[in-house]
Amino acid sequence: MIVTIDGVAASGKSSVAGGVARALGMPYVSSGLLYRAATLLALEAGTDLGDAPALLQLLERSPLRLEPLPEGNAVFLAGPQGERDLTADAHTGEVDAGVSALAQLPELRGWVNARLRALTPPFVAEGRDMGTAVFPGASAKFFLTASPRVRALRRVKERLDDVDAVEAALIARDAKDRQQSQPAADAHRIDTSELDLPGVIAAVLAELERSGLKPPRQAVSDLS
Ligand SMILES: Nc1ncnc2c1ncn2[C@@H]1O[C@H](COP(=O)(O)OP(=O)(O)OP(=O)(O)O)[C@@H](O)[C@H]1O
Ligand SMILES: Nc1ccn([C@@H]2O[C@H](COP(=O)(O)O)[C@@H](O)[C@H]2O)c(=O)n1
Repeated sequence: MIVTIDGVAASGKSSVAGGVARALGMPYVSSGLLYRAATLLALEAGTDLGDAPALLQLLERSPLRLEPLPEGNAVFLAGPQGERDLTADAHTGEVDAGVSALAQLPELRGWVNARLRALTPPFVAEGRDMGTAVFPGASAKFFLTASPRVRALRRVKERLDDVDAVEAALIARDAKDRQQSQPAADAHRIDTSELDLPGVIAAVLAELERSGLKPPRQAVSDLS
């Protein structure tokens, strides 16, 4: 079984995917982390984020390993001294600002998608186009939104920053990612602006129960 959770930037995709994956007892897969890791390597190497052949060459000589665990995803680069964990460095403002340029390139989308499709289900996949381009036959699809202000307020709790600047950066990233961020026609849309994280996870799990993809939680009265 593959469950897809797509949505706009900082809408809660990875937090919700993690909670749903833990409840289902399966891993979740962060597609954005692969785009982020590729962008980080390019920034460090001074490779132009719009130069597809140079980026693919860089990735060919930079063996990346995505670790998709229910409690969080990590990405590692193999090297002569062992593996380097790129995960934290892939979540900086610099990577946020550059990643959409690389993600526009069809060659780079092909590189990411091949890695995702090579994974063995079951898993929850989160990103922008998991339910449309990558796993169109997924068992259930969700698309998360929230107002830019709400998303910015949530993000500044993680990374201390100016809320207006964060909001502007999120709106700019949404605009650059618009092409690959269209909800699948059969996706369940959830506006999370007024919901807390457990509330969003519960809404997804309720839909999975409703459609028979998850056994219902045992009612307290059934436990005696
Ligand atoms: N419904 C919610 N209520 C309150 N906080 C939330 C909610 N959903 C997510 N958050 C918080 O918002 C922040 C962004 O969430 P998360 O990183 O999961 O989003 P994302 O869509 O994966 O982000 P990005 O697109 O940048 O990778 C986190 O601090 C998370 O804990
Ligand atoms: N399916 C996807 C996932 C991500 N992207 C691009 O990567 C950026 C970072 O993703 P996050 O989920 O970590 O925010 C995102 O801004 C997109 O440019 C993508 O194109 N498709």
